[in-house]
Amino acid sequence: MIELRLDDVRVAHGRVPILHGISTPPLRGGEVVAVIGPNAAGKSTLMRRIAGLVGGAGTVSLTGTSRVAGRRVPSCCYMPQDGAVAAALSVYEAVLLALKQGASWGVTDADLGRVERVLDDLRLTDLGFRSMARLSGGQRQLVSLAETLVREPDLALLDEPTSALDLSRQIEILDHVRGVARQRGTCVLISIHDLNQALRIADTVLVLDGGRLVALGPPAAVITPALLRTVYGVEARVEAAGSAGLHVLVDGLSGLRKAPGGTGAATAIAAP
Ligand SMILES: Nc1ncnc2c1ncn2[C@@H]1O[C@H](COP(=O)(O)OP(=O)(O)OP(=O)(O)O)[C@@H](O)[C@H]1O
Repeated sequence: MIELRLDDVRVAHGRVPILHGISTPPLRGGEVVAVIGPNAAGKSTLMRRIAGLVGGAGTVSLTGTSRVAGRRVPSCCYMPQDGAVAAALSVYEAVLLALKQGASWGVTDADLGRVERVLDDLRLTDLGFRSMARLSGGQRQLVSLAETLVREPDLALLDEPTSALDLSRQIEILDHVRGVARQRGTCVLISIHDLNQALRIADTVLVLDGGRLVALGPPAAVITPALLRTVYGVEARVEAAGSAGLHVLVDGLSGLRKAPGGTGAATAIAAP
């Protein structure tokens, strides 16, 4: 089984500390971890640090046996919040290029099959020959997700992968991502602002505030009125909503919210 573990992970930009020592128990393959927190809390920075795109102190360890045949070391792939668009390519070419990144340039029938499968899974097949320059924002985001999933990473770091999608597409895509985690044993980290979607799909919720880990655990134990008040400055209830499970019902702002990116966590909730 794939396991991701963080030990005292820190990032600073210049002299400004952004992440203040994030440690976690093992986060396991087959599960979805929702990374939540206010704007500028450090969610993207944490994902970029795990992906090795920014440096810093502490240890990120990704261990275990990949289920992908022939892969000796577990692989990691980061889907950025705002991916660059290769405007000259078609959707099909962009996804194929992502698959061949770092690999030999020979294209096999198996490669083409993988591209076709991921386009089909994300209902993008009809856009295959459309130029990347002629996509809507939501379509671009779906292609960016396809570019990540086609590589079949053991650890998928998805930075707000559904922020540009309509409600039904959000549900469809998040359910698909959870299915990928379950079927392939992928460890999935998703940063997400929609707390109701986090309650719906996550196995574990990791909360950042001011670059600090302030809570980590099952969604129902973490997303509570106390957390919403202290971390987001919002008065809300968390109630059962039929078969949909728990739901956040917002009453209003508490008036206690600090400025985005302000130093220090605004909460006394203890990290586990
Ligand atoms: N390259 C950089 N140089 C300096 N500061 C940076 C850099 N990248 C990010 N930061 C700062 O790090 C902090 C955390 O940013 P980050 O993008 O990780 O937040 P986030 O939680 O993903 O926010 P959002 O929800 O708004 O996307 C912010 O204060 C941001 O200004």
